[in-house]
Amino acid sequence: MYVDFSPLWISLKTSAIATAITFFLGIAAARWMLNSRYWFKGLIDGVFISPLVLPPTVVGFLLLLVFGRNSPVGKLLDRFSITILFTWYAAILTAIVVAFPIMYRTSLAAFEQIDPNLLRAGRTLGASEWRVFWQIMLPLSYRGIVAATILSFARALGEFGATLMLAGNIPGQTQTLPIAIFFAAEAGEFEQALMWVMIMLAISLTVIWLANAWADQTRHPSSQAVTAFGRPRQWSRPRQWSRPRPRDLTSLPADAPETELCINIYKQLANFPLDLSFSLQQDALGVLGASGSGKTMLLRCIAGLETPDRGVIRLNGKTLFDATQGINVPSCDRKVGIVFQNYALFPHLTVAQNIAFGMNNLPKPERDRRVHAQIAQMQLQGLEHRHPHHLSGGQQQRVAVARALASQPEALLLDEPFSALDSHLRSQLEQQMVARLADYQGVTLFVTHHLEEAYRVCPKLMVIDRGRAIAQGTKQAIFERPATFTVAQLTGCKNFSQAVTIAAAQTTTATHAVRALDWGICLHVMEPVSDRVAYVGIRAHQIIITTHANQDNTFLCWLVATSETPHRMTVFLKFNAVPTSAQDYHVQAEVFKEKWMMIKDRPLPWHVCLDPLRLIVMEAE
Ligand SMILES: Nc1ncnc2c1ncn2[C@@H]1O[C@H](COP(=O)(O)OP(=O)(O)OP(=O)(O)O)[C@@H](O)[C@H]1O
Repeated sequence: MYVDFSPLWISLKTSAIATAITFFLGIAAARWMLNSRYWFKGLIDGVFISPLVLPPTVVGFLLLLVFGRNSPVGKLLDRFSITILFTWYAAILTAIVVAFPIMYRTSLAAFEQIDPNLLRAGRTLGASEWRVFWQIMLPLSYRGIVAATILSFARALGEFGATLMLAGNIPGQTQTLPIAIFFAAEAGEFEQALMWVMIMLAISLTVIWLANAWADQTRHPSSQAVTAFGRPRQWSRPRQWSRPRPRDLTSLPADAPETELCINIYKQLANFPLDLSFSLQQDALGVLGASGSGKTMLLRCIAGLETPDRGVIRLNGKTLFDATQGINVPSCDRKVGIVFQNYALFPHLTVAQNIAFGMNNLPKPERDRRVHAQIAQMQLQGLEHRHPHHLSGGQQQRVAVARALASQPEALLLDEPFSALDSHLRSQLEQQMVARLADYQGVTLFVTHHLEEAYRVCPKLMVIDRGRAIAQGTKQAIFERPATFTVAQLTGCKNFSQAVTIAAAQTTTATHAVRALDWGICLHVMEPVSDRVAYVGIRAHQIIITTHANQDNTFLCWLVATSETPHRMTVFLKFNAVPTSAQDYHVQAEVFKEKWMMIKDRPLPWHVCLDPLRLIVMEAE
């Protein structure tokens, strides 16, 4: 029996060409869509996806409308003597149209699975958008892209309805396998139809099997699972606009020296504005603040990963951002190194390649020299050829710091660099970090939740609350004399009472005394207090449990409850009265275990002293 195999060759040729074209179109569309912020983004997405959900006859009909002889496109093609309808080109065209949504959406899902911090890290390391795409996005999403290509090929191979409408059934020219099956079955040639069906099944299953085998072989611990249409979380936040601020955001202080980072920015965030104005020089500045107070956003604005609504950012005399002048230097040109909270090491690159990433512009010998220097300084010898997923958390952190410093940035931004480490490693790496920062010539911003860490690493501190700096100065000043309740709270003070000056309430002379309303006691304080006093507080470790009843600010107290940590005991105390429940306490004091062993069996009431030197008097915010 003579068998005409042309449907098979036509189908394979058509699908291969359509897949090749779709590959580039789909990836380009997905890349564009990923960063697109246009309001009509959803509409375009719908148009791109529509061939997947519309019946093939509708797609075919629409293509007929666009490419028909009387359509503008048809007439234009006619002028160049190009015919699409009922030719092999029509089969390719319909295959492209139906395969495109799969290529586009699966690639987009693969791109969206990439940790955005990896792309941000690439940008801050000087990589252009093209390099970020080529050297970070593609390698990290290639499994998804291969899956997309295979699915697109399978879709192109199986296309029937639209092809029939646009290309027709011309044996040897436009008759593809699905069309051959249909007409063979309709003509009662079941054997022939069955043969084509078997061939079709064999091709499809082989392609899928090969793809799976390849995927299994190349599986990488760090690679990302990609579902064809899965979309990861996206920002979708209501924006709350508040009235424009009167503060001058067009300039920096006139006396701002050249060698420093000067910031004067305003950016509306989800629930409050980030509104900061400060400058810093070589001394590391620790940025403290509650979760969600805007610390990371500040770093992102400096690094050029987010754009403030208004303001100015200047680094060493160079304007990085100026809203009024329309200057917004891209991240890759800012010379700002950033260590992300999750380190954002490139999972497909080795330690040495990660460190070298930001030095692409240097000759290879110089690059290698700097990589070796960083590896030696961060004690990473022997790990050069390992990938990040074969490193411990501490090693990853050191690679991240080495990578950020290797390109010699003018500013180094550290976003909670120790938060993922255990306490032992934390203190080891902290020492190392302090040593590295001492050598570093640029400005450093160190964001952390950890009060003691901030105190040890940074000579100066800034406390942020809901986007505003509520305290700034030397660490001693901020910890010892916090001016407001929020600063005291954010710097770890746990005992507060509302307070009024006794001078204002009773006499005209006692300006060194306050009444602690919640504690029901009067206290002497060291510094004169103003009428604006709102709270008095004391840190838990500074409360003294004593046997000397005659000291200043000493009161009777009852033990309410205890809470134990490995080296200390927290004791909850009530002044001047027997507690009625476990929650009925005024202050919590921390004592070392040795002291606790000495006092725990003493009969109640005890005496507690709130040293006037240690009392924190806070004004209304
Ligand atoms: N791209 C964004 N657009 C608008 N608001 C954002 C954006 N990113 C974060 N936010 C909001 O800005 C606020 C500050 O977030 P940010 O990540 O800077 O906090 P943070 O102080 O670093 O917190 P954490 O210590 O938990 O990391 C949060 O309320 C957050 O919801």
